[in-house]
Formats: sequence, structure tokens, C-alpha cells
Amino acid sequence: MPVGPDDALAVLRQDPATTGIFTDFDGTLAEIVDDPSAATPVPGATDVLGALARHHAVVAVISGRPVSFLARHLPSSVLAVGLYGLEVRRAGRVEVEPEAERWRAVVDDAARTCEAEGRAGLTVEPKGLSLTLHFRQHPELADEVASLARRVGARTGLVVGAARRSVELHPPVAADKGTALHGLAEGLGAACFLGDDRGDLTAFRALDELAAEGTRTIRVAVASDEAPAELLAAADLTVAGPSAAVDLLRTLLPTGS
Ligand SMILES: O=P(O)(O)OC[C@H]1O[C@H](O[C@H]2O[C@H](CO)[C@@H](O)[C@H](O)[C@H]2O)[C@H](O)[C@@H](O)[C@@H]1O
Repeated sequence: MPVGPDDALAVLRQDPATTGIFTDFDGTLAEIVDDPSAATPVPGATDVLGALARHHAVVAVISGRPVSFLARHLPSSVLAVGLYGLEVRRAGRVEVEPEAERWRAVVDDAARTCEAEGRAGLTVEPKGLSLTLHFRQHPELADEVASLARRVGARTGLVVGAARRSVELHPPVAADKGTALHGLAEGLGAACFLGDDRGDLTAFRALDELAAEGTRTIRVAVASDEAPAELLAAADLTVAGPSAAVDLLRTLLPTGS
């Protein structure tokens, strides 16, 4: 018999002390906005994450953003995993994937090249160990930005990935949202991940691996007209947007908290 949303989420409520809550940031906790620096969690997001962190084994935001950005928006009790797993803020300290560190100068150089060679309208977001090339406000630049990213990637060794109305360049290091989630959730009784974009698929796949190891898992997709079909197809549940994602998270709080 098919289970409804409430039944699916019940596995996340049974034992908070052995349950991990993992979520993406942009498009999941924050509405998508034109200016990347203006993104902010929707009302209630920060409070619910802080409340969940009081009861659950681990609550983490796993994002393409740097932890310096996430830290400004999240309570310190919430683990911030930045740059698709290259950075973690734990107990106020930032740990960086050692293999990625030597790419910092390469990323700086790539950001300068993109600023110099990109057409007016391209927004370059340097993030330390990776960078994002945004064309949300100029969709006509999409192909040109993709080709600039491929060119810079080929010259520098950085790996190109697509994101919502943007292209990203990452160090060729074996880290992504999936490896981050797997490392944090291993051994837990239950875990979920909420995400909206293709970069979140690795986290869904990590949940598949954890499920094979015995963890009860839930994948939540945040729908939008930019959501990849593969993400929606892989989800156990779909919510309409960030406010609905926060409503879902609120239902995971123990009664009376
Ligand atoms: O993993 P996430 O937390 O989803 O972060 C992914 C990227 O999100 C940001 O870009 C996206 O959101 C912007 C603000 O709404 C929007 O303008 C842009 O079009 C989206 O691609 C962020 O700027 C990137 O650094 C993150 O990697």
C-alpha cells in the first residue's frame, strides 16, 4: 500500500537522538533571488533548525555556499557544510578539505579571468575554493558563460558544474554533498535531505547508500520550474517551495518543543 507524506516522515520522528536532518540552503531554505548576496532564509527557517538541533543527533546545512556565508544565517548549533563539502564549520571552527587548499590560488586566478573575459551582465561570485558564474539576470548569456567556464576549466584543471541559472568551477577533489552527508550520517538510524537542484542529487544518492546499510532515509525535493526532473523523480516527497520545506521541518519537532 502506498504511504502518504505523514507515514513517510514518521521514520524521522521515532528517535531524534539517532536521526540526522540535512538540508540544502538556496532554493530550499531561502527563496531564489536575483542578487546572490541578498539570499536569506525564509521566516521560521532559522528557528526550526535551531529547535531541531536541540533534539536530533545532527542538523546540518550542506550547501554550495561558503561557510562564511552560511554562518551569518544559521544558529551555531547547526553544522554548516560549505562549498559542496569542501568546508565545515564545527563548534565555531572552519575545517577545510586539505586536498582543496592548494587550489585556492588557481580559483582566484580563474575568478579574475572570468571577470576580465566575461561579458557585461555576468556576475562572478568568488567563494575562496570555488566560484560561481551567474547569469540569472541575463539568460541570454547562458551559452557564453558555459563556454567561458569550459575554457577556464580546461586551462586550470577546475571542474565545471551546472547550477540554477549559473555555472560553477570546483577543484577536482572527491568531495560533494553526498560524501559530506554520508560522513555525517553513517551509523544513524534515520536521515533525510531536502534539496532543489542537481548538486543535491549526490546527497540523495548518499541516502540510497545509507539505506542499503540499514538507515531509514527520506529524500525531499523542493519543486520549481528550474528543478531537474531527475531530482523530482528520485524524491520520496515533494514540497512547493522553501516555506513549505520549513513547514515540513517543523513537523519533525518532538511534540511540545
Ligand atoms: O547548495 P545551495 O545552498 O543550493 O547553493 C547553490 C548555489 O546557490 C546560490 O546561487 C543560487 O541562488 C542565488 C540566490 O537565490 C540565485 O541568484 C542563483 O541564480 C542560484 O544559482 C549561490 O550564489 C551559489 O554560490 C551556490 O553554489
